[in-house]
Amino acid sequence: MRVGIFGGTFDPIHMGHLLLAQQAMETASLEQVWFIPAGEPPHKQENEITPAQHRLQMVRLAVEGNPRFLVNEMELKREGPSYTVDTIQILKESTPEHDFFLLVGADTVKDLPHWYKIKKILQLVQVIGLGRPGVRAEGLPDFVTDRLQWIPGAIETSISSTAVRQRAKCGKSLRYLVPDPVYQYIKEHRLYGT
Ligand SMILES: Nc1ncnc2c1ncn2[C@@H]1O[C@H](COP(=O)(O)OP(=O)(O)OP(=O)(O)O)[C@@H](O)[C@H]1O
Ligand SMILES: O=C(O)c1ccc[n+]([C@@H]2O[C@H](COP(=O)([O-])O)[C@@H](O)[C@H]2O)c1
Repeated sequence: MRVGIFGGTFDPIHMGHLLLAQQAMETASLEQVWFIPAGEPPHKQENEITPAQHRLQMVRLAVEGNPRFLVNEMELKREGPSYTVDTIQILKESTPEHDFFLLVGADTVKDLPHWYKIKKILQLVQVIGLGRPGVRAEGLPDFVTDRLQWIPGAIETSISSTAVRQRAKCGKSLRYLVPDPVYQYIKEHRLYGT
């Protein structure tokens, strides 16, 4: 089976993430996308991140009802930084029958050359990238571009978790930025200053 693996901090998950997953699925003829919330995202400050159980629950709510979008908790159960190379190696070893594709947004594409064991990652998976307005991923080394496919004619959005958190803090609505059940969850648990 062709499977997209989509890692993120998802603090919180938003419509931009879901649009990326949907369009990547179509572009690469994926049967499923596995959303993998990061336990300790390697390039983010741990003390600024919402506890994992909330981020996980919001991802679960966001994909509910879509049988092709699944949640994988492996990085939340692992100690230490959530290095993608480890995740991919474990997935390849445990399910060798699948072909894995790594889904990322343009800001992450730009950052790929700085990832831990990136050359190993690119030996194991192809990358599907979605543009983000205002982000130009140029001057990438050949070892990245050779394994990277942008989603052609993609619908891009500048929605970010940062913008969602900022709106919440200002008392603005999150409707249409996150799925309704995620918005309800944020309000119920008073996340992000709501
Ligand atoms: N609007 C978007 N368009 C395309 N890709 C996106 C978008 N938002 C997030 N992504 C991608 O989703 C993955 C996970 O991102 P992450 O969970 O850090 O969300 P974020 O919105 O970038 O968060 P933050 O604003 O907190 O940095 C990354 O590959 C990121 O590039
Ligand atoms: O493996 C790495 O070196 C690495 C460095 C930065 C980010 N990542 C992964 O990329 C995904 C998106 O990260 P982030 O910080 O934008 O949420 C998430 O799954 C991280 O674990 C992975």
